Amino acid sequence: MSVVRLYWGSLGRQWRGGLVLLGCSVLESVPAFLSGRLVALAVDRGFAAGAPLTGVLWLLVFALVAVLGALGSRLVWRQLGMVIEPIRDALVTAVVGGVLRNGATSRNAPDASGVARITQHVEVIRDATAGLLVQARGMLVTTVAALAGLFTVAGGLAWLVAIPVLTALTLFACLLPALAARQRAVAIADERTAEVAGGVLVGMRDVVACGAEQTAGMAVFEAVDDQARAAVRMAQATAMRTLVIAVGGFSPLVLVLLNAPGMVAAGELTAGAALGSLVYLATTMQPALQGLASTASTVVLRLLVAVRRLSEVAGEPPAPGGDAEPVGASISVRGLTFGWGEHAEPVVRGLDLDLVPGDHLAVVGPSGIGKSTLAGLLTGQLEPQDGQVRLGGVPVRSVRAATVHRMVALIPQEAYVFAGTVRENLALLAPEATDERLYEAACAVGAGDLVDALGGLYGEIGHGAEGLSAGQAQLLGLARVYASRAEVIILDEATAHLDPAAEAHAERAFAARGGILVVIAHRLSSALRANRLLVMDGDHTLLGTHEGLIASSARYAAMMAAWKPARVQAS
Ligand SMILES: Nc1ncnc2c1ncn2[C@@H]1O[C@H](COP(=O)(O)OP(=O)(O)OP(=O)(O)O)[C@@H](O)[C@H]1O
Repeated sequence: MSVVRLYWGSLGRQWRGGLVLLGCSVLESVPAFLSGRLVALAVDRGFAAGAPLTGVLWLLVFALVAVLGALGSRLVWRQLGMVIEPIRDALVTAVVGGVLRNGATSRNAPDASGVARITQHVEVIRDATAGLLVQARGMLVTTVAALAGLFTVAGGLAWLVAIPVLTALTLFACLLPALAARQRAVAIADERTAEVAGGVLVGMRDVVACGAEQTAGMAVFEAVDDQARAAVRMAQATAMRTLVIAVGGFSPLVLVLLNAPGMVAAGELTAGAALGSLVYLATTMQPALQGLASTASTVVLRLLVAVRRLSEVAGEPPAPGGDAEPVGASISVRGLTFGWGEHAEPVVRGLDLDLVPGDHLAVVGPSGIGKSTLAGLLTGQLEPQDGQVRLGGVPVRSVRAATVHRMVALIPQEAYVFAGTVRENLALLAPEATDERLYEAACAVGAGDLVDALGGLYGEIGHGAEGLSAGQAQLLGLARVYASRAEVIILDEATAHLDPAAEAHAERAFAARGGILVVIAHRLSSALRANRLLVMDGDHTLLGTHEGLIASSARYAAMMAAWKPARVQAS
């Protein structure tokens, strides 16, 4: 969708209204055209000719003409709404409708902030177009009418005015691209600040729970600093623009003042014509040019920038994820390869793996070998360099993010517990769950006593999970996922802070819950409970069962042998 074409198209459809507007403009411009001439007549035929009454009469005509012009302005305003509102309606309908149809369907939820941004840009376009039709049109009509009037009153002086005015306008046009770029930078910086501040506000609970207040604050400060820098650069460009227009507006006045006395003395100009020229300059053209500098140009820039930003925002690609619908909760991995960086040694290399509901896979291997990386790949958070992960038969990264979140739960080592009731914490992934269901889930993973000790489901948890040990926080995290509808559960050392007995209890509970369970093992005992095993050891990734691998893999047998004495010692 081309917003520019859409804009010009809807503007073009208002041509009838535009013609009426032009008619009103002619009426509005009559005072500008006649002002100098009427003053010249008042002076030459009245005050300078010794007939002050005649002079006053001409000035009264001037007053009447001004009233006529005001009538024209009134008609312009009335006509304006009829031209502008249909353009706004057409833009909103086309752009927002397009975004909702094309973008939101592939997103987790309707992108309210995106629609809000778009309507905000449309409002700017509407206001700017209205501003242009009122101010730029008014300025143009006034300048042309005044110049034409000046040529009729004092043709000799008119060139002294026309040349600097046209030069200033040309210079101003040359400055416009730089001005537009800076105005655009301001718009982007504004949006960025709103986005960062909005994100922090919406995620305030998470920010506080994770103790990330300082990081979040820094992000907002940086955005505000960028915004301030963009505003300063814009102000510098605006000052330059004002200078150009001021020179273009004032130099004709100086030239006329310098030349008019000589021309009057030589009989080339009457005193009234000289005064009339000054009236054209001082009361019409110069204010019109100032208006161009202070408002009309800003309006043009705002319009250019808003149209461009609207094109960009409306054309933004949908958020990661797509529309694919998984069928069932199987996982199929083929030729999976991933390294942290283009030239880095792959952490996962050519992995093939199939998991179906009922599978309980333990992933073992030394620290830093790539187990968490594999979890990121299975959940679609990381994009493989080669190969594919399929969830329910479709590439996991093409599944709508909300669907992945519903189907797959990844529990990390650091449990996320926030200030609120125990219930709020447990129901995070299952807001519809009843109290009974949540309590059952807690009991199933071994967190029943903990919930009781915290005062039941409605007991309060303080900021930063105050008073909870790391193991207790992990138990609450486990209960939360147990209560959810997730069909694939990945425990990434999620029981590391539990004692071996509690860990065994939790793992067994998840294995009995159904679906796919992947345990990234903190202790090798997890391997003994799983029905399948993935041993990661750099180039040697092995898949099998405990018994099979003990027999076939010297490496796994050695790992087990090294672990068992340690276990015996510990016990
Ligand atoms: N975000 C990242 N950017 C760059 N390298 C990373 C990133 N995350 C992990 N790595 C690197 O990838 C390798 C595998 O890390 P990963 O966390 O997957 O290992 P792991 O087996 O889970 O380790 P552990 O058992 O200690 O948690 C490590 O060398 C690690 O430094």
